[in-house]
Amino acid sequence: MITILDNVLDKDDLKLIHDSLDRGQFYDGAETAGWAAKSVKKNKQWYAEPDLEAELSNTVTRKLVAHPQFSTTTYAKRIAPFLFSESSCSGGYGDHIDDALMGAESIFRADLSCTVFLSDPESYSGGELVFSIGAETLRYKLKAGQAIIYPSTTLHRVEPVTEGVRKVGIIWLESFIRSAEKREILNDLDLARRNIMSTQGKNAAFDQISKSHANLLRLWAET
Ligand SMILES: O=C(O)CCC(=O)C(=O)O
Ligand SMILES: [Fe+2]
Repeated sequence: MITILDNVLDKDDLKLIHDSLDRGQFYDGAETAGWAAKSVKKNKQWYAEPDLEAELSNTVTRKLVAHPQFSTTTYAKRIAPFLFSESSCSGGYGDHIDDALMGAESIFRADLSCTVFLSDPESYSGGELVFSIGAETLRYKLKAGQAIIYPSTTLHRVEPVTEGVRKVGIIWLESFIRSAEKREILNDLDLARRNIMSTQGKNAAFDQISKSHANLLRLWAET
């Protein structure tokens, strides 16, 4: 399941983030790629003073986690720090699969990947995030401040940016629910009970679906 989150960041957040990014520098991104992805990673990665890196990562993480759809989409257990990257001058990131295990000191399983778009889509050409799912190809070029969450199991790429500059923030996370199918079932049940609550109020159907949702979560969560 691919989910788009609207309005993760507002205009003021974006201004603050771009100002912070200007206080660091973007370097060759191949360094942060696994051995196979290195050959196709043609973007640049942001580095700054450790305090600034941590502050910016925390700011964007707080915004993302506060989004009403985030927790019910991800069931996040562990969230990696944000990486910020820039693609320009025909840079992008060719077809690849994100690593299954990530982290240096504390290793976690990457179940979900998330890109937060930071640049106005009109300001650059190319740069679509493309997923190959069986015979289907899905292409996304989102507004600044929107985020997309996708299973890390998906083959994906970022098309070369032929004009302008594309900046994004990226995180990976481990979910309490490893299986994408199970996450989708939980997400559907949660949406259904919220729908009942807003249209009919708290009735017997709401209670039954809430019970199923909570008890499936209890059965499936890997703590
Ligand atoms: O820039 C993006 O939207 C995704 C980048 C990506 O796939 C990665 O860093 O693994
Ligand atoms: Fe990726």
